[in-house]
Amino acid sequence: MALARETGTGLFVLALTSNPEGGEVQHAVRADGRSVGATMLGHLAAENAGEEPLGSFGAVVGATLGDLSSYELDVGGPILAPGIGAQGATAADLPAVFGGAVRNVVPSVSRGVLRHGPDAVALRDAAERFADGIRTAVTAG
Ligand SMILES: O=C(O)c1cc(=O)[nH]c(=O)n1[C@@H]1O[C@H](COP(=O)(O)O)[C@@H](O)[C@H]1O
Repeated sequence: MALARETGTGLFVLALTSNPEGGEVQHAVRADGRSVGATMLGHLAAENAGEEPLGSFGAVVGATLGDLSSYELDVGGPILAPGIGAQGATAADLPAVFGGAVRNVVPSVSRGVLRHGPDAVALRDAAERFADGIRTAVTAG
């Protein structure tokens, strides 16, 4: 983090990953009663404090995770959200998973697009469909 600050860059920290096995570590409760994932999110919020509109320290939080309302997801930085497409999450899941923090979500889709290749037009169309679906989901309501 010090290097990122010195060089004017940023980083993403794995907080609540999209893979089902991640919960074993990330939902583990520390001696202070907070989970590992919540602790990571708390550190990121502290690092981003005072930065407008967003700080440069982001969290990775899976779009597959369902109800995350017990977590404070608004860390004042971007939230990289893998899990849409091949892992089963959809664009429509984003508002329910991320709540008010959905405005800071950067959804990622890899295989969901790539499986339409190698035809370049089909790849582009698939990417546009995902982008449209995500735009609609995060701007609705
Ligand atoms: O690379 C990651 O940080 C990552 C974190 C996470 O929680 N879940 C996750 O799927 N990833 C990566 O994100 C990409 C997701 O790919 P798709 O599932 O094909 O969209 C893969 O490269 C994964 O390794």
